[in-house]
Order: sequence, then C-alpha cells, then structure tokens
Amino acid sequence: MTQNTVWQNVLEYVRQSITEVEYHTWFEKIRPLGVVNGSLELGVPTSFAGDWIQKHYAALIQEALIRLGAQTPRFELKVTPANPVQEDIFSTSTQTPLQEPRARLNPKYTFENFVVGQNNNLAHAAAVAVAESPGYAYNPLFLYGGVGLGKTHLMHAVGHSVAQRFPEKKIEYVTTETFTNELINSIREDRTSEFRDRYRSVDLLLVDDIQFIAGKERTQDEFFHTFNALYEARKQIILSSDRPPKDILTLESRLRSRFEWGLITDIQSPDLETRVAILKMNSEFRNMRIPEEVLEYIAKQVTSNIRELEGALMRVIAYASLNGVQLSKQIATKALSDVFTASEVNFSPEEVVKGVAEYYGLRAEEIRGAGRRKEVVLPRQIAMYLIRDITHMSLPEIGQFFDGRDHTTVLYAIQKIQEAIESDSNLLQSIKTIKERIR
Ligand SMILES: Nc1ncnc2c1ncn2[C@@H]1O[C@H](COP(=O)(O)OP(=O)(O)OP(=O)(O)O)[C@@H](O)[C@H]1O
Repeated sequence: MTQNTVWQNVLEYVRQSITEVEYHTWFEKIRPLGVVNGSLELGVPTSFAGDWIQKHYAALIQEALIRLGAQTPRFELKVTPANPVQEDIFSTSTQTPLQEPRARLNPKYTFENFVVGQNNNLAHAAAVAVAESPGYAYNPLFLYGGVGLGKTHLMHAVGHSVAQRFPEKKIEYVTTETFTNELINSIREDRTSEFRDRYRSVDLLLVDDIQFIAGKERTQDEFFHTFNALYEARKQIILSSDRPPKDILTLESRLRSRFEWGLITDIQSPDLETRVAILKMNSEFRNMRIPEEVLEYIAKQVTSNIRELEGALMRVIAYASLNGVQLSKQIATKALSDVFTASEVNFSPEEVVKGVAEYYGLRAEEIRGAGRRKEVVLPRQIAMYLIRDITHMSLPEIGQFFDGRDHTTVLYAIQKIQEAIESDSNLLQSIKTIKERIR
C-alpha cells in the first residue's frame, strides 16, 4: 500500500507543474507497483508511453521524490498492459453507494470513516438525524467551521446514507462555485428552465461553501427560488460554510433568514485525542500499522486542519518507504522538518503565559487560574490569543490549559482581542512587544 501513498504525493506535486491535458494523457494511466530498494516501480500501459515519460517527465518525478525526502530519488518504468486498478481511498469502488454518477460523492466520506470527537459531535448527530429522516429532522442543516474540518465529509456521509436507505431518492452535491457557473452557462445558452428543473427536482441538495454566494445577486435570487421549491416540497437541504449565516456579509436577508430556519451547527478544531484517532483510522484504512508515538507526534504538529493532518501522515509514510527505513518518531520528525519550523514545533503555551505575565507584572498561575480579578482578565485573553496565534493548539486544548475552561470562552477571548487591536493601537503594540520577548 505504501507505493500508493508515495505515488499520490508525487502526483500532487507533478500536477502543479504541468497542464491538465498532459496530466490526463501521461500520468493518469501510471500505476504504482511497489517500492523496491528505495526505487519506486511504476507501471505504464505501453513502451511508447514509458519512453515519452522517461524523456519528458523523469526530472519532474525525481524532483517530487526529493521533495518527499528520498535521499536518492529513483524510479523505474515497467510496461504492464493489463494494469491492476490502483487501490486508493479516492478510487471509486464497486460498492460505492452512489445513487447516480451525478451525485459526485467521495466514497471515503462516509459516517463509518468519520471520527466523532468533542469538536464535531453535535454536527455529527444532526447529520445522522437528517440522514435518517431527510426533509423532516432539521431543514436546512447548516454546517459551519474552519478549513479542512470535515464539513464536506459530513455532507457526503449524509448523501451515502440516504442513497443506501432510500435508493429512489435523487441526490445532488454541488459547490456554490459550480452552482454559480452552471447558472451563468444556462443563462448564456438559454437553458435556464433546464437548470431550474434539475435543482428543483432533487430530494437531497448538498451545497458546499455557501459563503461564496455573498455579493452574487443573480445566484442568490436563483438559489432563493430553488430553496423555496425544495423546502415547500419537504426536500432536504444541507449547506456548508466557513462562517454562520449572520457573518456572511452581503447576503440577502430573505436568504439569511431561511438559512436560519433549520439547525445551525459548528465544527471546531479537533483535540489531540481526536486527531490521533483520525490518523489511526486513516492508517487502518490503508492497512498500515503505524507506531502510536509516530501518530502522536504528527497529531501534535498539525492541530487545526484535518486535511493537513492527513497530508502530514502521507508524507511521513512516503518518506520512510522511499528511504527504506522503519517508521519511528525520529523519521517522522525528519520527514516533516521542512514543513514545520523548529520554533513552531517547540513552542510551549507555558512560555507564552510567562511572557504575558512578565509584561503585566502578574504571576503565571494567576493568568492560568480561575480568578476573575479585573487586572487579570485582559492579560488572560491576550495569552489565549497569542497561544492560538503562535502554537498549534486547538481551542479545546487551550481551554484545558487555562484551568479547564470551555473552548467557547477561548473563542470569545480571541475574537475580543482581534476586534480590540483593530482600533486600539496601544494594545496592538503591547501584543507585538510580548510576542517579540517570547521569541
Ligand atoms: N472527523 C473526521 N474523521 C475522519 N476524517 C475527517 C474528519 N474530519 C475531516 N476529515 C477528513 O479531513 C479532510 C478534510 O475534510 P473536508 O474536506 O470535509 O473539510 P471541509 O471542512 O469541507 O474543508 P473546506 O473548508 O476546505 O471545504 C477529508 O479528507 C476528511 O475525510
């Protein structure tokens, strides 16, 4: 399985440097066969393709292998006319519960593959409820949260589950960008009624990144009518966004109020335990056994974006495989050394609190403790803000660090400082000074 991981990483790199046409023509048909003595073996469909790839893309592939940490970047092309299908989480398996190709659901994004933690349990419960009785539980279900925290995953999970339970239901997943582009094209090509029919005839509509509808009047108008038609027919709508409806500026109020009709629920950054569980699940998914200390090390480096967390795991696996070494914490540190600088890796929240305490003439325990004295409230909020800014800790972890406070308290503190420094240049200067002293 590791060759797939290595190859996925190489592909990601290669894709950024060549055109889509080149990619589809030459790279899509290559299959990773194995890593033998540190050399990546690749299967190509014909000797012509092999020669062409060797001549035009060898340097690029080697570059990608070096970036992955291969000490000696080697690969070998072998002609394998009947290429085995690449086993990867993103390949569409024959059991994929897709109801129809249009639904475009990622087969990996199921409830079974979703780790439930404190950060997402409400969103998960709401998604399960919606999947059990679409159109009747919460409508619309509005999921919001930061980048890479599982909003799309949960939406697709509802899609898979509904497709399995109710095979007759029509499911449509669309990003707001695609919705907008399709609308524009349909107007240009005089096919708006076709566009309307398609979106208004579904049973479950999943719309990703709805915040991008802000400022797009025509799209908002069209979506408003789509929403009404579906809602009145008791069809389920799920929306995802990076912020709650009230914070989507230039959103028509009639749409905003509709978005608030159902349930609005957020997904926070996962705590350390949940991050380790996600990594464990990911490695099991690939039939790989990774030492606990390696998983923990990775989970400590990447705290807020699960996509990056998974990327870091892939990188570590690829690095070990290409260099023919056993996975260990030391190897993980090496593999990730150019992704995370030493200062980011080693920063401790204690040092931040110490810096803030010294600046304000307080004791560190006072800042971390439960006391509510006026003089400690602002320094404590600054400490929370700075920890979030310069360490990789999640909101729940920061809350825990400050005498077991709730993550919402931390969020409130961070927002308060963010707002305050916009108008208070003295405070901004104080924070800069503290930051410099800590570093
Ligand atoms: N709780 C979880 N358990 C397992 N995997 C998860 C979980 N949350 C997120 N992931 C994984 O993290 C990656 C990013 O998730 P996803 O694309 O759903 O994030 P998102 O919130 O929609 O991000 P964006 O804001 O960029 O659209 C995916 O590979 C997803 O499978």
